[in-house]
Amino acid sequence: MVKPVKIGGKDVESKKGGAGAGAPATVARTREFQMNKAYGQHLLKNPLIIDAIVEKAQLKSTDTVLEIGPGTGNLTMKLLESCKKVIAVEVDPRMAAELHKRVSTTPYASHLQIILGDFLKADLPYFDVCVANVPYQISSPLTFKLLAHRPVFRSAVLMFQLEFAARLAARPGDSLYCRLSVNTQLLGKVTKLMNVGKNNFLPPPKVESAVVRIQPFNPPPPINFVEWDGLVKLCFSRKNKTIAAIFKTNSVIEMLYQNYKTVCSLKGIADIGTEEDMKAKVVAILETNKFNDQRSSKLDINEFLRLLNCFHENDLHFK
Ligand SMILES: C[S@@+](CC[C@H](N)C(=O)[O-])C[C@H]1O[C@@H](n2cnc3c(N)ncnc32)[C@H](O)[C@@H]1O
Repeated sequence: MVKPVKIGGKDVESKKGGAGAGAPATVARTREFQMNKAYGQHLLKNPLIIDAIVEKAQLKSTDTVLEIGPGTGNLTMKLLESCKKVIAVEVDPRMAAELHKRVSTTPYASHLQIILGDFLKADLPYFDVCVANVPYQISSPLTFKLLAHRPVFRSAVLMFQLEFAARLAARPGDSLYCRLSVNTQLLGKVTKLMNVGKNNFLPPPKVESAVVRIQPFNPPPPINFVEWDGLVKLCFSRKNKTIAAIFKTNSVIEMLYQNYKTVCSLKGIADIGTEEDMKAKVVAILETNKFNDQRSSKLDINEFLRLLNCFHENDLHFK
């Protein structure tokens, strides 16, 4: 549903020394604008939150910053004050036009590049740091697109829905610890920075929000992510069941057996045994390595890595 909303207004204060020549640090326009819910358009209206996000990004004057979904530019204007260049990817042409207009009369005009299009489909240029109040509906693919980006960037400071942020940062034993937590923390350090209430946005979203910092590991871990995710997906399909119970199910044994047949044919091994043999082999691996009674909800990244390694040593694969 598209809802008319006023951008900014008299209650939004312009800051002296803000975003440059006549441009306040926050939107101070009063014309009507149609917010598109499908694009998660909730503009940050509190300049204190914007300042805090930029401060947490620890930008250098030489940095190129990637912003996803700049909207009308409330965060963009502040970022431009603190770095060499901002590259902003925006899917909504009306927002991109508004941002272009806003920046064009400031000294920062030549420091901003707007890419019009869907972030998930865009070819990303080089950047040092990513800062964004993201569209919540693409939080997960957006996070993994960033983590797959090369060369590895320094850090990302991102606003997410509160529960998504909590799942990203959850540790073994936390109720929200899940596949998202381990997949993200395999690739980078996640720190929850602050909670942000609904009323800091225009229009207010239905959910609470939080800002997190993700610092990708550099170099990235030398792991086949498809294999890793295949194992982790299984482990968290029933995260409170024991590892033995999960891996002994018929569908898992069948999958491992099919993949094993492929590996054996590549290696020229003729005697591959039966599915029953496969079950016995899996049970033996888990027992020998003391995984039988463990539960995914309590395993840390190193234990998942050890589990994957145990399977690989026995030619068992997940993709
Ligand atoms: C939560 S708003 C943030 C706006 C602005 N950064 C702010 O904080 O005021 C999300 C923005 O992302 C844009 N957007 C939504 N989906 C997108 C996509 N797939 N690619 C790029 N931008 C997108 C929306 O049009 C909107 O401008």
